[in-house]
Amino acid sequence: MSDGTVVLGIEGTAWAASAALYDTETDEVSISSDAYQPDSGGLHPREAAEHMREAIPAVVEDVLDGADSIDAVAFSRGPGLGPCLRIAGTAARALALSLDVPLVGVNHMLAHAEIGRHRSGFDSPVCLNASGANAHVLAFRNDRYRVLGETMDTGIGNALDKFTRHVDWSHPGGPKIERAARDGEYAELPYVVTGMDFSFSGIMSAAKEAVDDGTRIEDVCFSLQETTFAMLAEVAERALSLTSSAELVLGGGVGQNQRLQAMLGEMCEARGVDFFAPEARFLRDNAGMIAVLGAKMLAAGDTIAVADSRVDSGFRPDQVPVTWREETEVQWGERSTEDTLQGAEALVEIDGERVRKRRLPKSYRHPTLDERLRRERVVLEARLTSDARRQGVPTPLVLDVDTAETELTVEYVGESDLRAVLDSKEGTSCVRDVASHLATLHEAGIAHGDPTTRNVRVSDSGDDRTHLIDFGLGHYTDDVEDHAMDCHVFEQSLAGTAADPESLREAFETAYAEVGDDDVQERLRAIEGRGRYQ
Ligand SMILES: C[C@@H](O)[C@H](NC(=O)OP(=O)(O)OC[C@H]1O[C@@H](n2cnc3c(N)ncnc32)[C@H](O)[C@@H]1O)C(=O)O
Ligand SMILES: Nc1ncnc2c1ncn2[C@@H]1O[C@H](COP(=O)(O)OP(=O)(O)OP(=O)(O)O)[C@@H](O)[C@H]1O
Ligand SMILES: [Fe+2]
Repeated sequence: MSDGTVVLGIEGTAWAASAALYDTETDEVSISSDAYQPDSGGLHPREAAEHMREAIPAVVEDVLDGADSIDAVAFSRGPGLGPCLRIAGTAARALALSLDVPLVGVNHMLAHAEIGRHRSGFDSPVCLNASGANAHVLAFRNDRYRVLGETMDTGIGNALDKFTRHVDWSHPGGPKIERAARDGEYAELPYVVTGMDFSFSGIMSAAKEAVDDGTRIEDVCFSLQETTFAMLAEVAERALSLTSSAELVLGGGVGQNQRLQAMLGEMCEARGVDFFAPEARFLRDNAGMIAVLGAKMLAAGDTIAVADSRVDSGFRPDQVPVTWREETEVQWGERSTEDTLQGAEALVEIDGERVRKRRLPKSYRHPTLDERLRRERVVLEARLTSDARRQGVPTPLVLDVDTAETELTVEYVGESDLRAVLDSKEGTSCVRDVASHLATLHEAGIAHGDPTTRNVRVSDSGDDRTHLIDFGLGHYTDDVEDHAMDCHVFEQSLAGTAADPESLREAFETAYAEVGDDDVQERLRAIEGRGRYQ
């Protein structure tokens, strides 16, 4: 009999009927899973639920065989397909009652994130979840996992699966795309990143059109991987830069893809960041990750009464008060005196009053895509930085642009970034400045594209104390959606970097309303409310 705690995990959010036992003493995880394979098309919720009903008892029996005692039952409360969640939830409740042990309700996406942290032993990593119905970057701050960036439409796996349905390949499509991509060459597809958010629908339409127009399917598969995974690697890199974390973990079924793992590994190596991808059995949906997080929650006393254990198909990771982790020290209070800084995109060299920003090639990206992005961005950054200044928004003076070398030289501004002063008494007034600067830009038909708390420079004194920098993801647009996305990106970065994001967010919105368009705030609410489980 184990001297530790033994937790039975149950997973049934979509396709995997899975049970697992986790023993905290040995750290061993045994998993038994039964996958639902649709006869045709994608996952049918009713059929998937039927599969849960049939398969869960057998996988539970399988892992319980030979077990001495169970201390708790942990199950996925969501997100997932409602009919599946309900059946798996009913099974978990019945087991907890019959074994007379506590029930633990686990957020499936946090389990995807935590299993990497657990297996790696990392302390406070950024987590990239690349799964079927989700794609997001998470970082822990102030008792919560904050969503620093996420898909604005479908999850990455679902996007890939929809493409393979279009070409009549059977479900799941991800592994088939990976195989076909081995014989492919690069063909251009749209690339869509705003701040740390991204979207796949435009890319998928373009990919479908490309095969319909006769582009080799291998080339489309190759380019789909190169494009969508480069986007994920880029947002992960932005999140590492924003949080100054030196650790990245990967989670989710698409995380099994070797090309994605290689790209992330290469990106991290270039930054001096440790990267960890759990074994495949912990990446795809599995009850092992539910049991492991369940054990941590149980140890923190975070159990749930059966009567309160309703499932939630739209359960977001940032809804969960995190009981099982200590708050980690944040060190970005100090002001950097270094003269070379590694941003997410560029190497920044500070030489007195001049700042030279070099967008060096990123070896993880396909060279054609890499060159296109660097060139486009240096040109846009120079133009938008100057145009914003003309509109009265404080930005650095542009001193030199070298398109061929993708280098930009600008004036040095501010004494620190906004991130470093957010929690001080100047924080609120700087956040208000950002709001009015963004509103001014929006009125002038400009979106910043990446207004995070690191892309705002703050001076100790003077009239124009708050400068916006780093316009590389910006564009000229009158679309209220783009303006609202700027606000969304800024608010997400507040959540990821401020001790009290709520009051700063209020200050931001009040100040924005004084100058900006009401439609933007309305759209901001719509963006936040978009169901991400599709
Ligand atoms: C809510 C929950 O039900 C959902 N789970 C889920 O989607 O299953 P997961 O096992 O994490 O991911 C499945 C996806 O992972 C993709 N996939 C599997 N192997 C792949 C590979 N080698 N390359 C690319 N995609 C792959 C599949 O095509 C499928 O879309 C989620 O976590 O979003
Ligand atoms: N004009 C400037 N004046 C003062 N500091 C600057 C200036 N430009 C850049 N920096 C410093 O260099 C850092 C990185 O610059 P920048 O944001 O432009 O690069 P990046 O690679 O796009 O970074 P990220 O995407 O991580 O924001 C900034 O956070 C800031 O600390
Ligand atoms: Fe999943």
